Amino acid sequence: MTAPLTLDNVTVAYGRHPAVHHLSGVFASGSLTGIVGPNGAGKSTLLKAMMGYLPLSTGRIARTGIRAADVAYLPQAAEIDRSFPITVADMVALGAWSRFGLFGALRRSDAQRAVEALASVGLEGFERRAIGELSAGQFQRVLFARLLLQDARVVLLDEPFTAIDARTTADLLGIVQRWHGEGRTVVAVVHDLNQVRENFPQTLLLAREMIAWGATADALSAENLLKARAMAEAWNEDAELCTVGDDRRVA
Ligand SMILES: Nc1ncnc2c1ncn2[C@@H]1O[C@H](COP(=O)(O)OP(=O)(O)OP(=O)(O)O)[C@@H](O)[C@H]1O
Repeated sequence: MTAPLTLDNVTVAYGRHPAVHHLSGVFASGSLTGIVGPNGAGKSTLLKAMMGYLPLSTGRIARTGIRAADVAYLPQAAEIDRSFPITVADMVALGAWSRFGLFGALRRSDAQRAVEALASVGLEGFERRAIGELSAGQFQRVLFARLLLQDARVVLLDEPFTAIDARTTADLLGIVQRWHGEGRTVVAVVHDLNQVRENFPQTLLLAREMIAWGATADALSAENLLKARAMAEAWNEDAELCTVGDDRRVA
C-alpha cells in the first residue's frame, strides 16, 4: 500500500528545544489515524511540520503521489481569528481556493458546492451569517464544510472535537468516517481515548518521541499509556536538541 506521507527521523524544535524527536513512520493511503499524547507531546507541532509550516531540525517528510494542495489542515480552534469580517458562505468557499486561485473568481459550481457542504454539516440557511456570530460548535461545522469543499486526499485535523457538544461531535465524526470510506487519508489529534478506540483504527501515541504507532488496541495498551505518562512527567523543558544526525530536508 502506498503512503502519501512518510516521516523519516523527523525532529522539530522551537529554538533548540525539541518538540518532536526523531520520529519515523508512515501514514498509509486511506488510513484513519488518531494522534494521542499528553499536553506538550508535540502533536500540534507534528501536524504543522507535515503542512510545511515549521522547519525540520533533522530528517525528512516525504509526500508521495500527492501535491501540497492535496493536504487539508484544520488548526486548533484557538488559533483561528474569528474577528475577521467574513460570511459563512465565503469562509466555506475559501476551501476551493486551490481551484480558483488567490485572485480568481469563485465558479458557480463552487458556490453551489459551498451551499451543499453547509447543508451536509447541518447549517442550511447560515450562508449570510458572519462567522463571529456563530457558537463554537457551529463554527467547527463551518470549518468542516470548508474541508468538504477542499476535497483533499489527505486531511489533518488538530483537536477537531474539543469543546464541542456530543451531537456536533457525532455529526463531525460521521464526516470523518465518510472521508475514510472514500479512501482519503485522515489524521486527527484527539484527547478522548474512547473516541479514538471507537473511531480510529490506527493510533500514533506520541510523547515527543514515538511511544507506539499501529493498530489502536495495541498502541493504546496500558503499558504504552503508562510509558507516555512517565515520559511527560520526566520532561525537561530546557533540554537542548540532541546532535543525532543533521540531515534537514523537507520534500
Ligand atoms: N510557537 C512555539 N514556540 C515555542 N515553543 C512552542 C511553540 N509551540 C509549541 N511549543 C512547545 O512545544 C512543545 C509541544 O507543543 P505542542 O503544541 O506541539 O504540543 P501538543 O501535544 O499539541 O499539546 P496539547 O495537547 O497541549 O495541545 C511544548 O513544550 C510547547 O510549549
